[in-house]
Amino acid sequence: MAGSSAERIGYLTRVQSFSACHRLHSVHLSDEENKEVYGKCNNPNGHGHNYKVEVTVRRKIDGVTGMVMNLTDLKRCIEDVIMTPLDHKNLDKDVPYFADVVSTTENLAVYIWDNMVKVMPPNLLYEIKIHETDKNIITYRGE
Ligand SMILES: Nc1nc2c(c(=O)[nH]1)N=C([C@H](O)[C@H](O)COP(=O)(O)OP(=O)(O)OP(=O)(O)O)CN2
Ligand SMILES: [Zn+2]
Repeated sequence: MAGSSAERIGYLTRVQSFSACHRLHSVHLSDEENKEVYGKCNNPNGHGHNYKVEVTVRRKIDGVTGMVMNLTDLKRCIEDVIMTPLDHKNLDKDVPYFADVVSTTENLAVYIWDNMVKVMPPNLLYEIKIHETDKNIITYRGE
């Protein structure tokens, strides 16, 4: 029936904060090139961020449960994909993925997306948005 909840698409977002440190350094660049490209963010001592991640799922609002996705399940996915591997970690040293992938916020969004789709039903994840600082925000939709 037109206008019934079965035909309505909802976007459900859960926000999660975590803290981590990193250094911007590409294995594909020389030390000089790294300094030039990444500037202060290439400092070997690294630096930290209080990241804020918005995980958005998109689906028909279920006519029976009234949900896009049960938040209990979404929270579990976020715990497994974001908090356990990333919170209070050195991204470059503690997360194997970033051993040879530079830990920009863009690549962090890709990392989260790729791992989130593994623990969610197909075609449910819509967007990963990361606030690296109040002013630096990246959005990734799996494209
Ligand atoms: N395209 C990207 N550029 C940069 C990234 C990134 O992930 N993607 N990251 C950094 C640094 O890691 C760092 O996060 C930038 O910090 P900073 O410039 O200090 O942050 P702000 O812009 O919020 O601070 P301002 O003082 O206002 O400059 C660099 N580039
Ligand atoms: Zn940084």
